[in-house]
Amino acid sequence: MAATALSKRKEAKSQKPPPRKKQRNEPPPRKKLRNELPPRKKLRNELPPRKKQKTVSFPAKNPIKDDLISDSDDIDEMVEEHGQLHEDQQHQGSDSGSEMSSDGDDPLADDFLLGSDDGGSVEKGSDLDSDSDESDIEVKARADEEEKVREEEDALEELKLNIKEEPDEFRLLTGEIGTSFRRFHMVMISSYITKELEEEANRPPDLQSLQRRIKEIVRVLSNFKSLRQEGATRKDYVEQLTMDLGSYYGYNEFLIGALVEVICIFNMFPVNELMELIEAFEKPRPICLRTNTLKARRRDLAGVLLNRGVNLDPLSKWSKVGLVVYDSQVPIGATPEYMAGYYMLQSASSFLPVMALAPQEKERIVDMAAAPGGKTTYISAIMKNSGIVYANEMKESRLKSLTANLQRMGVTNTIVCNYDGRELPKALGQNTVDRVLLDAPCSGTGVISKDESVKTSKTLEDIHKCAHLQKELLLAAIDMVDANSKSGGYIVYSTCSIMIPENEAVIDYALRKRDVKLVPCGLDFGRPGFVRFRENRFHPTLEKTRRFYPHVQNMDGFFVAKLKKMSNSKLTPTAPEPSATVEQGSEPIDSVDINSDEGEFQRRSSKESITAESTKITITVSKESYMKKSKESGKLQNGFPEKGKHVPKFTAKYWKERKQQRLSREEIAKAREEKRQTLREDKKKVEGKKRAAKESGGNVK
Ligand SMILES: C[S@@+](CC[C@H](N)C(=O)[O-])C[C@H]1O[C@@H](n2cnc3c(N)ncnc32)[C@H](O)[C@@H]1O
Repeated sequence: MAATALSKRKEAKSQKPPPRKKQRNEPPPRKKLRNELPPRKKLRNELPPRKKQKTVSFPAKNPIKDDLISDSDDIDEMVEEHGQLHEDQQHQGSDSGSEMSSDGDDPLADDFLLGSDDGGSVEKGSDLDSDSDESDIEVKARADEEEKVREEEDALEELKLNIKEEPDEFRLLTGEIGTSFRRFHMVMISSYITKELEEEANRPPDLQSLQRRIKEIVRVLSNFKSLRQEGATRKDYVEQLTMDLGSYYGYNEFLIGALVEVICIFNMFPVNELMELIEAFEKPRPICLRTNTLKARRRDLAGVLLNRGVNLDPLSKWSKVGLVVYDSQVPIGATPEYMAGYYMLQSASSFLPVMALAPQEKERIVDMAAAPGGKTTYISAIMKNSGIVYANEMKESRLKSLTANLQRMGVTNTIVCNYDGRELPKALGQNTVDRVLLDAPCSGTGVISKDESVKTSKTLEDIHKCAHLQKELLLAAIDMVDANSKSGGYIVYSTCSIMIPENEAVIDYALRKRDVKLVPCGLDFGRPGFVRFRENRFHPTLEKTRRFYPHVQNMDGFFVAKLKKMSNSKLTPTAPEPSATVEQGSEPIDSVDINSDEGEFQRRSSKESITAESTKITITVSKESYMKKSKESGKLQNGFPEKGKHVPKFTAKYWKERKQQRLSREEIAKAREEKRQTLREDKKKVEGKKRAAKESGGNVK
């Protein structure tokens, strides 16, 4: 039946019947909406995308193997290469065989990012196709003209009819017609949304409406000045977006508010990146493994695993020990090679802190929060089991997995400790070790794809608690390091959180409490850390820290900072420090006045930093002057306000301050106008003089 209908339709098309007369109230054919998101962009992955299962014979000419061979085959070389190891077992992909696609399979998610094709586009002029014998140009031209008139007549009707289905972007016509048209459209949209919101209050949210509204709001926020609804502020849009994203993706108000705030208000990313980030959290990251160079070479390991039906590739250019697993016919966490300790399952992001730490042979190194030992075993492998690694873990229950991994991986240079990290300097001594890794306990907001419960369980209180503990742990880490170490004197701090208060704010605190400075992490990818957030101005060298994101590098959200201890003094230096020279690339735009009717970004500048997108500038700030300013302003304590203190987000005070800023803009406009007026008067005077001179036949200069 359907087939007959289809063939009839085809037949009819080939005969090109005259266009069907449009009924007065018939909805027009659906055009591709201009507010539909463009086709989903490929993630800017640093990790390779998912591949189809290869035939798993072990070919003589195996491209993977060839590739591996072209890498260093030599264990020494691999070890010299700072690589690293893993992560928490709770974070390990284990043998779950999760999908490694950067595309993911979530139909809803894909829908969201892809432009909708339903209905297809109506080809211009298709209605005018005709099989009529009348072929002369005049008839066609007349038909054309008539169609145009019909289209114009139907335009408003079309808008009215489509609006329930899909609010379109504002159609910007010019002149009076444009203004009234826009007004009409906006009223329709706002009354539609209002009605939708009223209806939503009485029933569970409709995912399709939410999705459509999110798309529309993101589109407007991306080009607020021209697309905003008259009378609506950025705040209105941002608040609605926060609520809708929370409902659609299942986040609690705090966490989605924090993400939206950072991105839409403080403009740390372009708005559509917010969607990319949230979407990336919905998909699993690739399963990775790290070759244990104490026992195996990567190419040999890859060969054996390929033979077992594991479809894999080298992880990336930046690691000579990592492999990415696309899929596997065997449980990857239970192969004989795994049992024998030839590799560790660990996320790609977990390689980074150890690479930044760059352990040297024969050093004394502390891993302050070590269980289950992913990073400890990597450190030991790089040190070729020489020197001493103190692997500390506070939770007794986690010591078992730590010791098991050390044993399985053949690590022999490690002493396992069971202290609260804050007490470690007392146990191990102050200024006694060469390097410390603090892979800090954190909120886990960078690993939402591994642990969905983070979406609903984390609160502002949790972030405060984490940040507080992290600061104390970091000071203890610094205190253990000997600034006079011949080979070291370094501290690496990392978290799997994307929250500024757990990252930049913690480092900024340490910079003010101890004689340390930030040095490059030695990772030539990742985004620079933020140098400002809300009213906070962090030390400009925070730009040397590195941030990693699922939607950018296809890794877990991660933060890495490397500090160099300058002296063993605990006091903050009183003598002027050597200037900290920072090369700044594009700095994030400061803050956005989300209450502005103009939708213009309000940029503030500080003495320490200058906003200059895509311009390389060098800024020299003495640490002393920075610290003095910090003390004076008293605003540099944290990314989030201290417990019990005012939270600026969407509060009356916050908006009042914003308004005050707007007032000062008005003052600037007034001053400009006065200047223009003076110039106009001057010009008039000159012209008057010229005229007078002309009349009198003289010349005026
Ligand atoms: C992010 S995990 C560490 C993962 C580990 N570095 C790895 O790569 O396998 C943080 C660890 O810190 C431990 N921890 C929490 N509070 C601590 C404290 N006060 N002192 C030391 N360790 C602590 C947690 O039990 C947890 O095992």
